Amino acid sequence: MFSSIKKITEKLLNLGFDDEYGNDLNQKHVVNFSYMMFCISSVLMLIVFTSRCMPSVAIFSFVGLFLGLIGLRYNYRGYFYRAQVLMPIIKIVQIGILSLFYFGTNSGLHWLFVNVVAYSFVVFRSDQRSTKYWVVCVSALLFLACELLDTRGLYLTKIDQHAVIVLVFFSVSFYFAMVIHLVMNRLKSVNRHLRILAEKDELTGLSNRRKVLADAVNIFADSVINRESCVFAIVDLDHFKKINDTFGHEAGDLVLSKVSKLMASVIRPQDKIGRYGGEEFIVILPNTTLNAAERIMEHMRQSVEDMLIETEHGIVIPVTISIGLASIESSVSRYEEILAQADKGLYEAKRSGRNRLSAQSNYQN
Ligand SMILES: Nc1nc2c(ncn2[C@@H]2O[C@H](COP(=O)(O)OP(=O)(O)OP(=O)(O)O)[C@@H](O)[C@H]2O)c(=O)[nH]1
Repeated sequence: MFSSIKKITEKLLNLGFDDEYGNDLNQKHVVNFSYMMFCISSVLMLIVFTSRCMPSVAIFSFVGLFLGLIGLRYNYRGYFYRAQVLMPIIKIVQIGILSLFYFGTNSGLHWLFVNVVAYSFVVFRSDQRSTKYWVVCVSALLFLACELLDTRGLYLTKIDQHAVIVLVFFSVSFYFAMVIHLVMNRLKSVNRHLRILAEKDELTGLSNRRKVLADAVNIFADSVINRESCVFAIVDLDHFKKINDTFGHEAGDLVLSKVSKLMASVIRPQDKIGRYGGEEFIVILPNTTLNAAERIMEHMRQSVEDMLIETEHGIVIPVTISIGLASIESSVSRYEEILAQADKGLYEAKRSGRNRLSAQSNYQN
């Protein structure tokens, strides 16, 4: 039951979203949430005042509900600006009329204008400043009018008025808490998304240089602290320039993307892989001996050699890789030293004919 309510709420909060990570950080969520609150309160008022035989307030609530649904529909149809602006207008009119004419200023209902002000600060962007200030000014003026005037309510008894004050307090608190929650959640998810973008290589989908080097630093430090063996490997595509020159840059990109996917699929879950630059990749194998790493990387080399990469014109591109490996030795104090040794191994592999791997061990001697 609760999970289905949560699902429906999430669906309503996401109403009208097409670009999940567009510029609107959290405005759309807050607009949808405000409409949800508005419609729920209108329905409750409709029920309460119908049952108390107060037709004019019931009709007023019904009109509010109708306008709230129109706003939601605007959002659903993609007219976000209309939905954005309609919300404060119907809220200002509703709170103003209820406070001044129906329930009396003693009801404290005009404190709901605080929600309208909070709404306009969160929802309107800097280029919509004039709309924001217009809404804030009207809300502030009406709030002052309600504070200064002493209108008597037509419909509420003294007890009712106390009940409304309590309801208004909870409603304002709940609205604020929810808006803060929505803003924080949205910021967190946008942050997560930006971090992924900042750490990912667009063409291959692997970690980019910055991320894989950060992984290298962390895994190196852990290995030193825990006195574990760890292997760094540098992988380079053979004669990649020739592939580009023969089949075109686009085919070169296709090769990079396919080989990357294959390489990522043959390593273990604890291993890290990233694009070091151009057609060069780094693989980090934590808590692994050089012999075990050689077996994994040999399997990778063989898999790349066996793979079939076909261009859209049906041309098969033969691809091989060369690999240099190096493991942590007791004399090594910086991760760059292992990388340099792996690079030496790569040079060896290239020099001795490519499509092979070369491991550097005991290189301190
Ligand atoms: N298509 C494509 N080519 C790239 C990309 N990044 C680098 N290259 C090309 O990769 C080629 C690398 O050439 P080289 O460094 O000479 O290496 P190689 O031809 O693979 O020769 P060996 O490494 O000695 O086997 C260059 O022509 C770069 O332009 C990329 O993102 N896409």
